[in-house]
Amino acid sequence: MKTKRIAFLGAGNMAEAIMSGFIQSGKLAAEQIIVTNRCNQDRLNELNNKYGIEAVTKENLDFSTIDVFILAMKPKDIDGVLEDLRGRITADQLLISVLAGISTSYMEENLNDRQQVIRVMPNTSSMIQESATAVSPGRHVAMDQVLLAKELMKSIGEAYIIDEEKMDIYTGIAGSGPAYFYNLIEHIEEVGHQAGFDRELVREIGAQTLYGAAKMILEQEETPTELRENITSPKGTTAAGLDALNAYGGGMAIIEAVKSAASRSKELSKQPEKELALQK
Ligand SMILES: NC(=O)C1=CN([C@@H]2O[C@H](COP(=O)(O)OP(=O)(O)OC[C@H]3O[C@@H](n4cnc5c(N)ncnc54)[C@H](O)[C@@H]3O)[C@@H](O)[C@H]2O)C=CC1
Ligand SMILES: O=C(O)[C@@H]1CCC=N1
Repeated sequence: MKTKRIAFLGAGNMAEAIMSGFIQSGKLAAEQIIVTNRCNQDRLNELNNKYGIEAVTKENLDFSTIDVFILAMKPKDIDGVLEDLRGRITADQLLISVLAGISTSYMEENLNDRQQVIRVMPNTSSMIQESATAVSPGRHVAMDQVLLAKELMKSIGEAYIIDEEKMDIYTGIAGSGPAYFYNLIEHIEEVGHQAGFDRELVREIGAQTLYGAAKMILEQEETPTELRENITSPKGTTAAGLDALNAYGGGMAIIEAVKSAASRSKELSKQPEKELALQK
């Protein structure tokens, strides 16, 4: 990994989250990373100043020097990027795409024969090396490239190799997932603030509670059900809270949130051209 040269095509939030995770993990040096966008020079300067990586507009990238391209633009911009890449890269250069809803077969069909393409789904916690990232290899990827992609993704958190058919539900669970928990804390903050707490303090209390619960699940042997039951004394405060949560559809709301995000991901992958046209 220490010898690879990695180029991000796209210089937005997700590219920054991943590159900052790469660098902070110490597994990649800033000199190995180059980031491009279409034309926003201010953004490129910002990333160059912040991380010491090379940052150039896409016209100034020498494709032949790159081992791994990380596609990190919006799904609507994929066609232009595939056109840029087709004919300019070789089969031994690996493409890793973070784009929601764009399948490996869609990319393979629009690239050179037997191009090595891997689809990943990280989340924004990449920035602090706490992502839960799925990795799904396309049809033509060699095992050493799968392992490289997994290793790269492990530098920004946990990485799981999954079948691509599960990528939509995975996106609903872990790609979009942090947003559900942020939204939960927004509500906790609101109720705590209304009851007289300082906003920042109750935000921290909510986050620490969520962090502690997540850590319990990861580090203790009990299942979430057992952990929940351990806190719930008969007719106690937790039972009252959980009754209200269920009465207001808490559990169902989460199930529906995951399913809706997954179905949006599926729509994007089924009709990329129509969706792309709608978003332009
Ligand atoms: N935000 C999130 O939590 C997650 C996002 N994703 C995926 O990450 C991708 C990027 O999302 P964001 O970073 O939020 O978007 P963003 O809008 O912040 O950044 C997109 C970047 O792509 C650049 N770009 C567009 N066309 C380009 C081209 N032809 N060549 C080079 N650069 C080009 C833009 O200039 C911009 O810098 C999306 O496809 C999304 O589905 C995946 C997992 C999680
Ligand atoms: O909302 C989105 O499209 C992206 C994909 C996964 C998380 N955020």
